[in-house]
Amino acid sequence: MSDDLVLSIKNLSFSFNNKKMIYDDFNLELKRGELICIVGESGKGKSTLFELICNNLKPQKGIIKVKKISSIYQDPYSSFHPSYKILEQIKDVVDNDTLNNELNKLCLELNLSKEFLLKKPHELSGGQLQRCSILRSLLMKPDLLLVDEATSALDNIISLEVMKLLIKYLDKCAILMITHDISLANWCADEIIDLNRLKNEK
Ligand SMILES: Nc1ncnc2c1ncn2[C@@H]1O[C@H](COP(=O)(O)OP(=O)(O)OP(=O)(O)O)[C@@H](O)[C@H]1O
Repeated sequence: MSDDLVLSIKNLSFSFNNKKMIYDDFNLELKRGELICIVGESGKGKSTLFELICNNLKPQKGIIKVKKISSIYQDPYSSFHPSYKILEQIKDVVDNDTLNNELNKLCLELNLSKEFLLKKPHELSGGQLQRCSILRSLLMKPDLLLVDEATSALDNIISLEVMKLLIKYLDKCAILMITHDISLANWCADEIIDLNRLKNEK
C-alpha cells in the first residue's frame, strides 16, 4: 500500500452462512486525513464491515488491506476489562514515551480528570469511560481509527468537542465512523457511504 493509503477494500463479498449477501463486490479506499461515515438502517452491515476490517470475519471474496487499527465502540464498558484500573489498561498498549509526552495534553483536550485513570471502569459514568476509551485509542497512534457510534453516550456539547478533537487527529490517521446521526455525518465527513443505497442499487 502507498504511504498515505491506510485501508484498501477490493471486490469484497460477504454473507453469513452463505445466506443473504451483505456485501457484494464492495470497494473502499481510505487515505490518511480522510473521514468517511458509514450510515444505513439497522441490520444493513455496518458492524459487519468493522468486523471484516479487523479480520474477525473472513470475506468469501475480495481483499482487505489495512494498517494499524484502533477502535472506539459505542459501549465503553465492553472496551475495558472490568477488574483493572484504566491507567493499567492504557499502559498495556501504549509505550512510556508516548504516555509521558502526550497523556496530560490529551486528558485536558478530552476534559478528562487524571483521577479517573486510577479508577476501575465500573467506577466511572458511561461518558467518562468513553473519553478514557478515546484517550487510549489516540495514544495508540493508529493509522485507521474505527469509530462505532462512539459519541452517542456523550452529551451534545462534549460530543461535539470530542468530534473536533478526533478531526484534529486527521493529519495523523484516517477515520471510518459508523453513525446514525446524519447531520453529524454531513458536518464532518469527506464522504458518506449509505448502505441502504448500496443495496438498492443491486
Ligand atoms: N454472527 C452472525 N450470524 C448470522 N447473521 C449475523 C451475525 N451477525 C450479524 N448478522 C446479520 O447480519 C446483518 C448485518 O448485521 P450488522 O450487525 O452488521 O448490522 P448493523 O448495520 O451494524 O446494524 P445496527 O445498526 O443495528 O448495529 C443483520 O441482518 C444481522 O442479523
